[in-house]
Amino acid sequence: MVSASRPLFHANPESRLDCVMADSDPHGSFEDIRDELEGNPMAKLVPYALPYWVPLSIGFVSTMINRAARLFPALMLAAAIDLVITQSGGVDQLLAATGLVPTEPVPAERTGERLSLLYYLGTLTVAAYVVQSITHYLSRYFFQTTAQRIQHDLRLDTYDHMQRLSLSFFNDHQTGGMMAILNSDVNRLEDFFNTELRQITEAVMIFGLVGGYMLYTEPWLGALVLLPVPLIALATAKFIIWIEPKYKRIREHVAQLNTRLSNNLSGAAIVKSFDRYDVERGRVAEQSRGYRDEKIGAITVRKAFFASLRLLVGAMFVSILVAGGYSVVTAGGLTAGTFVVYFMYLRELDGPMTRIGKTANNYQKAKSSAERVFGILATEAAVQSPPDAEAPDAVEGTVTFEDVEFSYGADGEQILEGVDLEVESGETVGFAGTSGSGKSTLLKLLPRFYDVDAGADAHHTRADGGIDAEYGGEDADGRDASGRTDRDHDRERRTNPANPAVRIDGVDVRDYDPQALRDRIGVVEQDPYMFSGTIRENIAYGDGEAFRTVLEAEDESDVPDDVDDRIREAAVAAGAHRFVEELPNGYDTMVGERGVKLSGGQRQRVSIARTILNDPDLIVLDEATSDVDTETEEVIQRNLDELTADRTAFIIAHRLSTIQDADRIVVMDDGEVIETGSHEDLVDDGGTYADLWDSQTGTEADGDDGDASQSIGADD
Ligand SMILES: Nc1ncnc2c1ncn2[C@@H]1O[C@H](COP(=O)(O)OP(=O)(O)OP(=O)(O)O)[C@@H](O)[C@H]1O
Repeated sequence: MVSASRPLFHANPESRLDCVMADSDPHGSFEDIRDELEGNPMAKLVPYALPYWVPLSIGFVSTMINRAARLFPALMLAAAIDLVITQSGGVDQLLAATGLVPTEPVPAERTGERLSLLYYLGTLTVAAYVVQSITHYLSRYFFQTTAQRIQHDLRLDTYDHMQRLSLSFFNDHQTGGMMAILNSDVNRLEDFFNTELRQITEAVMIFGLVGGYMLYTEPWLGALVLLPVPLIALATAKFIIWIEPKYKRIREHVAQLNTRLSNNLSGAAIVKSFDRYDVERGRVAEQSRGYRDEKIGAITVRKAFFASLRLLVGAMFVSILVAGGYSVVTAGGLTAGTFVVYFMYLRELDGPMTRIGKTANNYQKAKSSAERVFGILATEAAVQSPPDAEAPDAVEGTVTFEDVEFSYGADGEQILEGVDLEVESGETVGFAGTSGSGKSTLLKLLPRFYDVDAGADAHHTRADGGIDAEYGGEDADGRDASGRTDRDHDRERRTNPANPAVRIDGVDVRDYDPQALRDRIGVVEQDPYMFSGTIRENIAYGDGEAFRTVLEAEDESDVPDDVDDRIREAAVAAGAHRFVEELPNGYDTMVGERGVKLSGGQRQRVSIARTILNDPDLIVLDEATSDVDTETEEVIQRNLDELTADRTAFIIAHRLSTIQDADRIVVMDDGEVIETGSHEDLVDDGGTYADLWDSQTGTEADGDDGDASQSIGADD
C-alpha cells in the first residue's frame, strides 16, 4: 500500500502556485463542483430520507395532530364564553357541528348546569393539552433523531466519495473548503430536516386549519384575513431571488476565510520566524471584512423582509378588529366567543407567517449546501478503474515508460516530454537531475496518482471530456462510426506502441484497478505524512490487518506479539527502532499533529518502516532519506539493499551517494531523460551527472569516486 499522505510528493511551489492560480479554485468556493450538478440539489436528499420513512411519517403525523390540538383550547374558550359566561346566543358553528358541546347556552339561573359545562370544557381542554404535549415530544423526537441519522449517512458518503477522488481534486481545492462541506454544509442539511421540514408542516397545518375555520364560520371575514397570504408568498419569492446571490457570496467568503485561517494556523512556525504577524493580520482582516460586508448586506435585506411581513400581520389584526367587531355589534354571523377565537388564531398565524421568510432563507442556505455536498458526490475521480480491471495479488515488476507525456490539468504546462525507459524486474534505478525536472511526476504515474496524457487514439483522459470524448459518439451497441467497441479501442490502445503509456508487467497501468495497483507499490516521500497517533499506529498503517489490530487494542499489552514483532522488525530495517526505543514512551509515543513531535529524519524512518511492513513488489523512494544523517542513511541503505534486492526500486535522490550503487541511474532535465547508465559510466562520460557528482564531492569528473555523502542539495 502507498504510504498515506498528502501532498504525496513535494513539488516546486512556485510553478505549482502558478498552475493552481491559473486553472483551479484558489479560494475554495467550489464553483466547479456546483457545475457537476443537474436539477434541484434538494431533490437529491430524498434517497437519504427514504430509508427513514417510518420515523419521518410519525414525525409528520404527530406534528399535524399537535397543531390541531394546539388550536382546540381556543374553541373551548369560545364555548365557555358563549354558553356559560355571557350566554350570548348560539355556540361557535364549528363546535356545534362536531356535537361536542350543546348548541344553546345554559340559562343564567341554572348555575349547577353552567358549572358542570364549564368543568366539561375544562376537561376537554386538559385532554387537548395532553395530546399536544405527547405529540410535541413525538414530533421533535422523530424529526430530530432522523435528521441526525440522515446527517451521519450523508457525511459518511460524502467523506468516502471525497477520499476516493483523484489527487488532482485535492490539489485544486482547499482543505478548509472541503472541511466546511463535511461539517457546516452537512450540518445545515441536518438542520433543514430537523427544523424546516417540521416548521413547513406546522405552517401548512395552521394555515389550512385556521383558514378553513375562518372561511367556515364567516366566509367574507375569513377571505379578508386570508387575503394577505398570496402577498406573503409573492414577497417570499422576491426575497429568495434577492438573497440567493448574497448567500453564495457569503459562503465564498467563509471558505476564503477558513482557508486563510487554516493556512496561517498550520504555518504558525513560519509566521513567527519571519515575524509576519502584521501582514497575516492584514490578510485575515481583508477576508473577514469581505465576509462582514456581505453579511451586513444580507442582514439588511433579511430584516427589511421580516419587517414588511410584520406590517402585513398588523393589517390582518386591524381588519379582524374592525370587521369582526362590526359583525358582533351588528349581530352578524360572529358570536363574542368566535370573535375571541379569531384573535387567538391570528396569533397562531403570526408565527408561521414570519417563519415563512426564515424558512425561505434557510431553504436557500440548505440548497447551496446541497449543491456542494451533492456536487462532491457527483464529481468523478479523474483516475478510474476500467470495467475489466486487472487486480493482481502480486506483480513481477517490469516497468516500461513509453513516450510518456504529462501535464497537470488540461491547460497545464507540459511537465514530461516523451520519456522512454525500460526497467527490468528487480532492477534498482536511481533518479537524479535538476529540481523541477519531473522526476517525482514521472514516478507518480506508476501508482496512477495521475494518468499519462492520452495519445491520439486513447480514451482514458477524463480531463478533456470523459471516456468517450475522442470517439465522436457511439450507437446503441456501443459501437462507434467505424464499428469498433470500447473493448476494441482498449485492446488497440494496450498494444499500440505509438500511444504514450506506463506499463507494469507489460500491462498499461490504466488497465489496473488503481487500488490493487497501489497496494503493490510502496511510496516513501521526503516529507511523509504522519497521522496524529502513536508511532506504532503510524508504522502499522502500512498493513491493513496490522493497523486494524493495533487500533482495536486497548493498550500496548493488547497488541498480539506477532503483530508487534513485525512492526519492530520493520522499524529495525528502517533504522527507526533505536530512536523509538529511546523515547520515553517508545512505540506508544504520540507523534503530534502531522508528526510535529518527530524530526524530519525520524519521520522519514517511520515512513520507511511503514512501507517495509507492507512488503510491496515495487518501491519508490522519493528523497526518502534526504533528512537523515549519513551514518543513519548507511544503516537504512544496508536494510534497503535487502528491501530492494528482489523488487523493482526507484530512488530519487539529490545526494548522489544515495543512488551511487543503483543498477542504473537516470538523469532528467526539463521533463526529458538526458543520461542513463551506471554511476561509473556516467562519471566517465563527463556529462551533467558527472558535473553534479563533481560539485558534490569536490573532485574533478575524472572517474574518481569521491564522497558525495556530505553534500546535500545539488539543485539546479
Ligand atoms: N500538483 C501539481 N500541480 C501542478 N504542477 C505541479 C504539481 N506537482 C509538481 N508540479 C510541477 O511539475 C514540475 C515537476 O515537478 P516534480 O516534483 O516532478 O520535479 P522533481 O524533478 O521531482 O523536483 P524535485 O527534485 O525538486 O523534487 C515542476 O515544475 C512542478 O512545479
